[in-house]
Amino acid sequence: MAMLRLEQVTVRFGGRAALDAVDLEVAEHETVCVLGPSGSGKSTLLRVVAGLQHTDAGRVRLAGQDMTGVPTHRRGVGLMFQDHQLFPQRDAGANVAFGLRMRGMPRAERDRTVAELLDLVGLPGAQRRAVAALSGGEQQRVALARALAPRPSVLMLDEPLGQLDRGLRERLVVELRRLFGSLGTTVLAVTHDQGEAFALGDRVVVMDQGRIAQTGTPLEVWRRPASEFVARFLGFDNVVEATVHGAVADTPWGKVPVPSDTPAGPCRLLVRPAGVRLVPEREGLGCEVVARTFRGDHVVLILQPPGAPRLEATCPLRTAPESGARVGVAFDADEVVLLAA
Ligand SMILES: Nc1ncnc2c1ncn2[C@@H]1O[C@H](COP(=O)(O)OP(=O)(O)OP(=O)(O)O)[C@@H](O)[C@H]1O
Repeated sequence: MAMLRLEQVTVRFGGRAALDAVDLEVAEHETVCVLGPSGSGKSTLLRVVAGLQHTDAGRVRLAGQDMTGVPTHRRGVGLMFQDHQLFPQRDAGANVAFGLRMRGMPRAERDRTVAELLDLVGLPGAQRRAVAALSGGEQQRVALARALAPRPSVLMLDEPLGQLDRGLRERLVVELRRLFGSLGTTVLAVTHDQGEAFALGDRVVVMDQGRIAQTGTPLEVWRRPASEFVARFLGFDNVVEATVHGAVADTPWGKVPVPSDTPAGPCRLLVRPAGVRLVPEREGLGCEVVARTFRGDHVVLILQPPGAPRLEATCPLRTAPESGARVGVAFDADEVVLLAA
């Protein structure tokens, strides 16, 4: 059964739809990450589920129950916002205990729960530490412990790791995944960072102007972006007009092999950079290397073919040609994706 279900949810501000007839299901124990550019409606979606935003149409169900008219504090959802909104004058323990005290949990049980939660988020014994004296990552963990304390049926995270530096974010994503897995928490998270969404989510939802542009596992979305919008949002720029005949497509880059089930006719094609293979100049499409960016274990090349759009390719550091070099390019059908109009 879906733990959370949105049915045709629409929210308008002025004339514009911030959410436009959105349908979405999150299964029990599932982590779904909503991804999209600024203004695509991600935060509005969370606010609707939390009961902080009025809807113009549609409904939200939690564990099958229609939430229309149910106030935030009776929905059983946990919220953790971007700026984590801790009480700065209280210690870590009092912050975590906040929701438990509101529910009238007896003191001894509260103390035990707070200790367990601080253990869980990797801050054992931090009850008496002043919030203001904690690092950004530690504050994030306290905020997470506080959101988990009332055992919400759905935990919602808005840019949970937004403010933190990259190394810490990567570590925390791994910890969060393990934590949600072991607790069996149902999670709806919002982020504009695709790396975070792909690392954290069992499923990702890509939003575009209040609508869901694609939903799938991280692998499905990464391997097969459904549209040019999703492809470009994920940073794939090798997109061209093409006409498919059988197993090849005519493109400004010449003939490009396509997967065997590709329907014939005009379309837009994406060639993922991994499918742009370097070969000796005479054996492929001749290109000049116009830029070369070091990315740790590989290099990203920007290639300029004569009279056609630039191509992005990746290659191992050891074999990467220099800027200005001339190379040939061949394409792999496995990395070619037909995009919806
Ligand atoms: N209270 C409001 N009044 C008017 N317009 C609003 C309000 N809240 C959001 N909007 C508009 O609705 C659209 C969606 O906003 P939302 O905050 O949901 O986007 P977002 O994807 O979360 O963006 P960001 O990544 O920048 O936080 C935007 O065009 C925004 O300007």
